[in-house]
Amino acid sequence: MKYFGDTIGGTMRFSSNAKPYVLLVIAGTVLLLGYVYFSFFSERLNRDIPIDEDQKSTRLLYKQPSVLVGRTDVVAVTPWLAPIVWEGTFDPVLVDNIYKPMNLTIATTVFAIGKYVRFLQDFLETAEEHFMVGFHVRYYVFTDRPHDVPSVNLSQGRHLSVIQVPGSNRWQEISARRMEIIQTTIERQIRREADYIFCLDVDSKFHARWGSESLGRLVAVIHPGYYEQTRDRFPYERRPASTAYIPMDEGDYYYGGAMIGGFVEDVYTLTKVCRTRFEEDAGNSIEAAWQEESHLNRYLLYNKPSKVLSPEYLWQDFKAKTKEVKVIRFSGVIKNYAEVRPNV
Ligand SMILES: CC(=O)N[C@H]1[C@@H](OP(=O)(O)OP(=O)(O)OC[C@H]2O[C@@H](n3ccc(=O)[nH]c3=O)[C@H](O)[C@@H]2O)O[C@H](CO)[C@H](O)[C@@H]1O
Ligand SMILES: [Mn+2]
Repeated sequence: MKYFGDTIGGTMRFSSNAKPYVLLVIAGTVLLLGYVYFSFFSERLNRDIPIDEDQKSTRLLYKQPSVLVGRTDVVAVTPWLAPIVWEGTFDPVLVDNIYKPMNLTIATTVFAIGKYVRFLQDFLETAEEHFMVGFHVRYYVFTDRPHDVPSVNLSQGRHLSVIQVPGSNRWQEISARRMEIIQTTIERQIRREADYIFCLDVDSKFHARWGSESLGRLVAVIHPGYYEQTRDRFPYERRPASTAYIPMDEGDYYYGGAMIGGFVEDVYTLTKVCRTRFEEDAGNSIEAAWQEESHLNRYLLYNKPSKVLSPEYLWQDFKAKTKEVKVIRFSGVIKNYAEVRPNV
């Protein structure tokens, strides 16, 4: 009896003392199960991790990467450890293998206002040949002359929409207002229609592959005219009165305004900030030296790009090829500024 009584007493004591422990064990189990469940599904949702559905039949064949041998004539990484993309620093087969299974859509904005519609045909035809081949691409053509947009045969999985925007009699305004129009079009539709976005100058042609190696959270391109210069020679905005101001002893690279890219949301923030600052300057009767390009450079100084494209991705036809540029991928055509622009 004593034994029994003790047991009962013991049991009773045990239950009243153990309640918190039992609850703890239950809570712990629930948390653990939740964690396992969440990590499994979040991994499935994370597009950066390729899912090897059928391990037996999957083979990845490409040249073995070397730790010791690579390009030594150019710098292929920024001091904040973002890649600088040059020919020979990436394997196109390998990067396509990573990005293609993600089923991505790439938005591409291009402005063709006034006489610049004449550049559309070559831009689009060469993009079909070289730009993001094998990916879903949605071109957004902004123009005041929708009837002059040429019809270009697009490959499967590629679409083009024409969006009418007002013209202007100042090229500076056309160029700079791209930020505002990209911002509002992302709000209206692009954020639902694409994963990445590239915003490009129309007066240009593609000459070689521009592919998935260029994808990243926030992507900028080094301007071909200034990469050999010291930063005090960069044509940044130098007047402190402008919100694009960069002092002589600051700056990384001089980025070209002809290309901004990245995740739709990151480019959205960039365009929104640059647009607001451009308008703030306008309110103070100041226009930055190179309009939106100056604001872009200021933005990127404090919001570092996660990937930087070498001048292979933004060349100019009038410029002779230099030895470090092995491939010209995208290049601005020679144009008669006085003839194509609404003002000089
Ligand atoms: C290579 C490069 O980085 N170029 C930049 C540079 O000069 P660019 O000489 O390249 O400027 P641009 O005349 O090509 O103008 C930029 C873009 O605005 C559009 N546009 C312009 C005028 C016009 O009448 N109709 C029209 O549609 C068109 O898409 C054009 O590609 O500086 C500009 C800012 O001042 C932009 O930052 C450009 O991107
Ligand atoms: Mn241009």
